[in-house]
Amino acid sequence: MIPLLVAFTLATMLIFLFRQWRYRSPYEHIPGPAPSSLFGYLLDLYNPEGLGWHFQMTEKFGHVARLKGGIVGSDALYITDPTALHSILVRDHNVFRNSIEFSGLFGIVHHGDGLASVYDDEHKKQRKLIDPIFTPNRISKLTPLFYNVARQMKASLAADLASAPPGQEIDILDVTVRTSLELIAQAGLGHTFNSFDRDSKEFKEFHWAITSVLLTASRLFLFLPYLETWRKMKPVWLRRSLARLVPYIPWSAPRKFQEASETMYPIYQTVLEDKKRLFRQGGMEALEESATSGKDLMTLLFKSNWEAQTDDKMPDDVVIANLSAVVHGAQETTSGALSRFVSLLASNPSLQDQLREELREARDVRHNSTTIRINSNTCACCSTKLKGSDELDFHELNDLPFLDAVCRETLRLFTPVTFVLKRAIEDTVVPLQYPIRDVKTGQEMHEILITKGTHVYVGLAAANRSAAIWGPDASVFRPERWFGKMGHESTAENTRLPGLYSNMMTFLGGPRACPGMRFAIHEIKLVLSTLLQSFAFEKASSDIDWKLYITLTPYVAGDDTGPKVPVKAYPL
Ligand code: HEM
Repeated sequence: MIPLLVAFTLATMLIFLFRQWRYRSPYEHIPGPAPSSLFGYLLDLYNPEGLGWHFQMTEKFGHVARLKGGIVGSDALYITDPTALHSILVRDHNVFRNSIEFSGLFGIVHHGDGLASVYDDEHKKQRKLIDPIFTPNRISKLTPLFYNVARQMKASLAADLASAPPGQEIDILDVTVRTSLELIAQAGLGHTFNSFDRDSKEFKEFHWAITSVLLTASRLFLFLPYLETWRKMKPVWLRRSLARLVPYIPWSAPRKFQEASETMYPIYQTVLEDKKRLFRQGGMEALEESATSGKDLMTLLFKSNWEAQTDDKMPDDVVIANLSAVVHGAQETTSGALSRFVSLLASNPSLQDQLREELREARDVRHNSTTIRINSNTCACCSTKLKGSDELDFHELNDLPFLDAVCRETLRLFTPVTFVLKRAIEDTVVPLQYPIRDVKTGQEMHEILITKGTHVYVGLAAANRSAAIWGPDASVFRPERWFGKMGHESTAENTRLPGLYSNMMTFLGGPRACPGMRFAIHEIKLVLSTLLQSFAFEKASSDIDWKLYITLTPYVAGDDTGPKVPVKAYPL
């Protein structure tokens, strides 16, 4: 048996090496970085310390770069060219599919075929049910639920500061993680993790699972291409039996990954079962009378699915996979972004003062206003309490130009998702806005042929920092670039990127763009306005290293014990 296995392994390796030896890259004429090892670009691209590698790509090699596959794989492309991105994400989006690496990974994490693991018509069908729950009108109606959580956050931080000596550093990431998880729990699922209770077992377990699952997955990146085959493996009993062996593997990453993805699943099942039970007992009316008045995203999705034509309805496992996708999409990205905002503010007291002044003026305008709107108890559109309250409603928050500019500039310069991966399923010619030079002939190329099977890395952070697109100060934090301007008016030559948010790539673009963009922006503005009105922030002694896992994750420089963002906070 053993000699047979050895022979089989050797034969597989020989076939693989032969294929690699015969491999001729279709991209030899395209400039790109030399890989740091024989294993090609993968170790550089997924290097947690390698954010600079992504940032320098466009400036050093242009808006299309060749990534050499080395001895283990084929060459790939790294693209930030606006016209090429339009083709990849919008015009030819059916050709440039989400890679099987990520569809396999998310299929396992979400326990089913939700948005993150399906393509073409199935993806379109699911988005048709999901997009309507994220309209501005729906998001505005979540404002009272958001404030409910923001008030808990404020009370919890005030209590922590009251029991600590003045000037004591606190971990603001812990605050933003609890806030964004509780926000998506209450406003998304109509559920609570009691996230501000330090002893909450549910918070601890869920938080451990959601933060560990992608972190450990990024350590398994060499195995990602096989996860799609694994999750579709038949017969199912064989896959289940093999899965039972994972806890015995002498490597913690796959064990942790499995444990984390299995910890979250029962929560989603319970949420869905609760909604179904309520519906059976009292129909839609019962759902509308629940704690969230039926405004949470899960209830809206339940309704949208209930009202859909039979062929369009999502089965329960797909609803659960999408709940999981929404919670995942919302949690790491937004909590990291919020902690980035606070650390930026902590280093820049005048920015805090300017934002506080803008908030104060907006409150004064409200208090001095004699309109009927202000004399009524709640806002007719978003139900925010108006009379006697300092909490700005959805519209008031959206009308603050400086807060808006800071929000855009931070999400441009510090893009939480650094890149996304697509795979070409057909040969496709892609036009370029910025021509590149053939490294052999020196000729200018205005288009490139992307061949079937090529991995295409869409550089979201690199496109957001390209000097050709944003001007020579592209890498400088300058909120003023947005003053009085919309989307492409703030780029160097009115260049249009196919991004969903303000002409940037932060939330991607095209049919697979982030559906939760409005939720995220409203959350960021509301949480920041709450924090700024109650606390002043000061820089802590340590510096932060933002590490590149699937989303950017902050660590104190030289301390790998876990993600943290220390700042000093003072009650106002
Ligand atoms: C600052 C916060 C956020 C950022 C930067 C962000 C960014 C992104 C990006 C870049 C993608 C595309 C990923 C890919 O195709 O590989 C995406 C997809 C997605 N996001 Fe977000 N997101 C944020 C917040 C949210 C929130 C708050 C939600 C939900 C409430 C959400 C839900 C989703 C979902 C469900 C998808 C998958 C869409 C699909 O495949 O059709 N995201 N997000």
